[in-house]
Amino acid sequence: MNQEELDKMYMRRCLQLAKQGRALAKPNPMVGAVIVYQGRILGEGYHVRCGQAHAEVNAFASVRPADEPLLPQSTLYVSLEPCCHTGKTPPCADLIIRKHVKRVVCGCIDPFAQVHGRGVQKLRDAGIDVTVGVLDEECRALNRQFNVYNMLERPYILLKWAQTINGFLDADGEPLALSTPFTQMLVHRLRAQYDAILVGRVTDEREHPRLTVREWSGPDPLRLVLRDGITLPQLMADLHQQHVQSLMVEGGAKTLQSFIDAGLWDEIRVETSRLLVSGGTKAPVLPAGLILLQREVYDGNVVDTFGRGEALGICPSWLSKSVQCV
Ligand SMILES: NC(=O)C1=CN([C@@H]2O[C@H](COP(=O)(O)OP(=O)(O)OC[C@H]3O[C@@H](n4cnc5c(N)ncnc54)[C@H](OP(=O)(O)O)[C@@H]3O)[C@@H](O)[C@H]2O)C=CC1
Ligand SMILES: Nc1c(N[C@@H]2O[C@H](COP(=O)(O)O)[C@@H](O)[C@H]2O)[nH]c(=O)[nH]c1=O
Ligand SMILES: [Zn+2]
Repeated sequence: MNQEELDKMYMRRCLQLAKQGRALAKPNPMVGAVIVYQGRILGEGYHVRCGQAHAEVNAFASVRPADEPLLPQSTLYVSLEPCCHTGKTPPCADLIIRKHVKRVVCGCIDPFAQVHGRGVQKLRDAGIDVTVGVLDEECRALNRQFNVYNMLERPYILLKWAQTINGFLDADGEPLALSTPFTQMLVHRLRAQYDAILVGRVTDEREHPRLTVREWSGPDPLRLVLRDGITLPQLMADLHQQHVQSLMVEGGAKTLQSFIDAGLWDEIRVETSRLLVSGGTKAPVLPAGLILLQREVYDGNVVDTFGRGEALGICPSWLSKSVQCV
């Protein structure tokens, strides 16, 4: 393996570690770090919980005392640029400089305004060899909720619905169980990853949905109902102020369509069952310019995940380079 391939391999490990923080790191980003000396991993860490140690600190803490002298010839891999500001914990860049590591490889630049390139600069000023942008897209995509929230000052928005094969959300207003037990579990896993779930007033009155995480483990999202008297821009501002980083919109059609028409979405997930009905609430019309990110098939149900294509004019905020998108 050449150095470039090795860098990617260790960065993949950083991403794996970072994901361990999915439940508790919020509202901070998920970050993973690995320290490597000549093909041997000396230490690993991830950001476990907001307010506690950053990934780099945990990685250094896991190095055995006997390996400490190897740090000046080692490389620190970290999925996000090391911080250089004092937040709830001291700057990681200072710790890295004190530990005298030879090289630092960062996945992506931190979009957080107080860091945003300054962490890398500080390391370079101290004479450390810094490589930026290894698995850049994957590292930014991992923290897409955090990135959109901080860069666009609104929550990351997932629009999600289930439809019949002929494009209806219900059977003449009667709710339909379109998901299978397995895909229902996937929905609950997704719910656990969102801070809030929203439905329209009609769905709330007809279905009294619980919108909880019952088929997976994790916290229940904040339950929201959209009704007359609030506009979407107002809602976005309110949610940003309440530190809601991510919002899942589960329906119905009118509600989903109003988000699509306002361009307020980052990801769309459509589950299509083989069921056929004679009529009902028509599914929303997918926006133009989207790209199919993933197609999965479970028990005959097709689950499509779409993202924003460049053609939409608004950059796919979590995919593009840092704050230039705002
Ligand atoms: N298969 C699936 O995945 C799902 C199916 N459904 C089904 O969909 C059906 C309901 O869909 P639908 O009739 O379209 O109704 P909705 O559930 O989308 O509710 C519509 C209402 O929500 C409010 N609303 C929507 N958009 C806005 C906005 N931009 N600003 C302010 N208020 C807004 C309005 O309330 P107001 O009138 O108070 O102004 C509007 O009348 C149900 O039968 C339900 O079972 C629902 C969710 C998911
Ligand atoms: N019927 C249907 C969905 N319906 C959505 O789920 C809500 C019910 O949530 P809960 O009360 O927590 O089970 C309902 O109001 C609607 O928003 N979703 C899906 O993924 N697949 C389905 O087949
Ligand atoms: Zn830090």
